[in-house]
Amino acid sequence: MLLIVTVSLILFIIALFLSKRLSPKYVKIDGKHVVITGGSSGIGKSLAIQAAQLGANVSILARDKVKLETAKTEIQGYLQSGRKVHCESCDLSGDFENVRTVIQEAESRLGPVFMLVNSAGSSVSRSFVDLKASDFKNMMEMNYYSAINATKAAIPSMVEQQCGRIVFLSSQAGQIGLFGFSAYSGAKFALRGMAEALQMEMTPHNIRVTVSFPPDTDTPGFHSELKSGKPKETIMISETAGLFKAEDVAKTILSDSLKGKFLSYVGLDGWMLATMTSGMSAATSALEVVTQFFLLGLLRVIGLFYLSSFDRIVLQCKKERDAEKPKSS
Ligand SMILES: NC(=O)C1=CN([C@@H]2O[C@H](COP(=O)(O)OP(=O)(O)OC[C@H]3O[C@@H](n4cnc5c(N)ncnc54)[C@H](OP(=O)(O)O)[C@@H]3O)[C@@H](O)[C@H]2O)C=CC1
Ligand SMILES: CCCCCCCCCCCCCCCC(=O)[C@@H](N)CO
Repeated sequence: MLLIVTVSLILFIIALFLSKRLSPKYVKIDGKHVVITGGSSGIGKSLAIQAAQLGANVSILARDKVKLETAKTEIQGYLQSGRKVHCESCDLSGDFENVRTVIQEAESRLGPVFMLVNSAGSSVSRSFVDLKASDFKNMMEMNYYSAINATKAAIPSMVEQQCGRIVFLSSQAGQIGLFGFSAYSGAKFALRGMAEALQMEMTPHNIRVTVSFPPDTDTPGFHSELKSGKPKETIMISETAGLFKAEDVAKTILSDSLKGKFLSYVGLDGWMLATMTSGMSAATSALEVVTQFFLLGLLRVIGLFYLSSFDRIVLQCKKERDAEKPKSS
C-alpha cells in the first residue's frame, strides 16, 4: 500500500514537472481573429458562435454561399461590440492558391489569424466492398487535404506572431476502425499523424495543435450520413458512444484548444479511447499522463469486450441479411 502511494506520488511529481515544461498558458481570444472552416454548419457553426461570444472576430469558410450568409447573420447576433464576422466561399479541397487568397482576404479584413479550426469535412459510411474507389479519394480530399490547405495558408502569420492555435476535427472513427468507415477512418487517422508531426514543429513557435475526436454529433452532416445508406452495423456500433449536441462538442474543443491540449474528447467512451490511444502524442496535462500510466493495460482489456460486442453485431447483421436474401433453388 505504502509502495503504491509512494510510486503514485513520484509519478505525479514527474508528470507535473513534465507538464509544467510542456503545457502552454491558457490564452484568450478576445479581439483576436478566429478562422473556422466549415463554419456554416454543425460543429463549425457552434464553434463560430462560441468564439463570437468570447469576443473574437470570426471568419467562416465553406462552399455554399447561401448557407454562409445565413450562418453569418446568426453569428452576428452573438458578436461583442466592435467585433466582426466575415464569410468567404471556397472549396478547401481544391486549388491551394485559391485557399491562400481567401485566407489572405480574411486577414486583410480582420487581422492575422490567431486560431484556425479545421471543421470542414464530410463522411461516407458503407462497407469496403460497396465503396467506390473514388470514395476513398474523396474522403482524403474533403477531410485531409482541405485541412492541409487551410493550415498551410494560415500558418505563416501564426509563425510571424509566434503564437497561435490550430484545431483538427478528427473523429472517434479516427481512433478506432469500425465497420463502414474504411474510407472515412483512413482520412481521420491521417489527420492525427500529421497533427503530431506538426505539433513537434510548432512547439518552438508557441503554436499549439489540438486534435478533436468527437462521437456521433447531432448536425446536418450527421443526418445526411444517416440518409446516405449507412450500414445497420455502423449505426448500431456507433450508438455505443451515444449522440452528442454540437454546442457541447464545440465548447469542449474551444476550451481544450485555448488550454493548449493536444487531445480533445467528450464523454466516457471518448475519454477511454483517448487514454488508450494516447501513443506518442504530446503530453499536455499531468492528470492525463498519470491516468495513462495506470489505465493503459486495463483499458486494452476493457476494449476487447467492446470489440467482441462489435463483432457480434456484425455477425448478427450478416445473418439477418442472409435470411432476407431470396433463396435460390
Ligand atoms: N457530426 C458528427 O457525428 C461528427 C463529425 N465529425 C467531424 O466534424 C467536422 C464537422 O462535422 P459536422 O458539423 O457534422 O459537419 P456538417 O456537414 O454539418 O458541416 C460541414 C461544413 O463543412 C463545409 N465543407 C464541407 N466540405 C467542404 C469543402 N470541400 N470546402 C469548404 N467547406 C466544406 C460545409 O459547407 P459546404 O457544404 O457549403 O461547403 C459545412 O459548413 C467534420 O470534419 C466531421 O467529419 C467528427 C465526428 C463526429
Ligand atoms: C476502452 C475502449 C472503449 C471503446 C469505446 C468504443 C466506442 C466506439 C464508438 C465509435 C463511434 C464512432 C463515431 C463516428 C462519428 C463520426 O465521425 C461520424 N458520425 C461523422 O459523421
